[in-house]
Amino acid sequence: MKLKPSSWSADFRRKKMASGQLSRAEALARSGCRHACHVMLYSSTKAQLFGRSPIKHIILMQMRFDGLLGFPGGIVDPSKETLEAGLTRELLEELGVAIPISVEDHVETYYAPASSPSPSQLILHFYVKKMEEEQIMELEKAAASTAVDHGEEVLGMVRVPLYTTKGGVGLPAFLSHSFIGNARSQLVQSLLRLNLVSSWELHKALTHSLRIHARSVEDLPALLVLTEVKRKPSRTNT
Ligand SMILES: O=c1[nH]cnc2c1ncn2[C@@H]1O[C@H](COP(=O)(O)OP(=O)(O)O)[C@@H](O)[C@H]1O
Repeated sequence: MKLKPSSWSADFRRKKMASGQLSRAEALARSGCRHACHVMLYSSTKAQLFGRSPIKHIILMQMRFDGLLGFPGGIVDPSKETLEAGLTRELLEELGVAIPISVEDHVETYYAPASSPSPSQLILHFYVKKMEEEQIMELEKAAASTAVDHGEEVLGMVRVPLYTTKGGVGLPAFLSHSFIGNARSQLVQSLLRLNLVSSWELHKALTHSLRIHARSVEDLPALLVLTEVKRKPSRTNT
């Protein structure tokens, strides 16, 4: 059945609502919500891994204080500043450089997944900004030297490996780590949207990352037992 434009847009809005997605304007009109803005900064590169495999793109993420991977950014209060001004301020704190972010860099807005710890409804705004490779390298230096959050809220910037090695690691292993909120889905959707990795390669990487994830937690029960033993008072002392 062919939908009329009006019912098509109603259908589109319904689907967006179901996926937790909403427009930037709709989000700003919601009262009683908190807002968080994060950005994927990336550049192309001619660098090669081990001098032979093209790295193609540099994408920056960060190891957060809570041990989870996420994008730079943070909470913004739209009653005090625009979302983009707030994001630029957060970037200064986390990266040591005020990278101007504009409305044109905005990609998507969603309700935070239900699992996110949040006292009130949290709305996540996601941005993507392409930079020059030299600028990315300057950022990495500043993030480890002048950024006020370094070593506290941010433990370090990381680059996302976009290749899969012959041994099946690289992107699959990266995707098997733990991410904050919907950061993994923001990453995967950006790779697809910007065509940085083909959907076929991504599908393979995600399939493999599931296996890596299962294997990477196999030693946890044994480690738990090890610490249980250490906690018990030694029999020879009693
Ligand atoms: O990269 C991300 N993508 C999506 N959501 C994120 C990301 N990083 C953090 N969040 C969500 O946004 C909330 C606030 O973010 P963040 O911890 O960066 O802000 P803050 O430093 O201002 O406290 C987090 O509790 C988390 O739910």
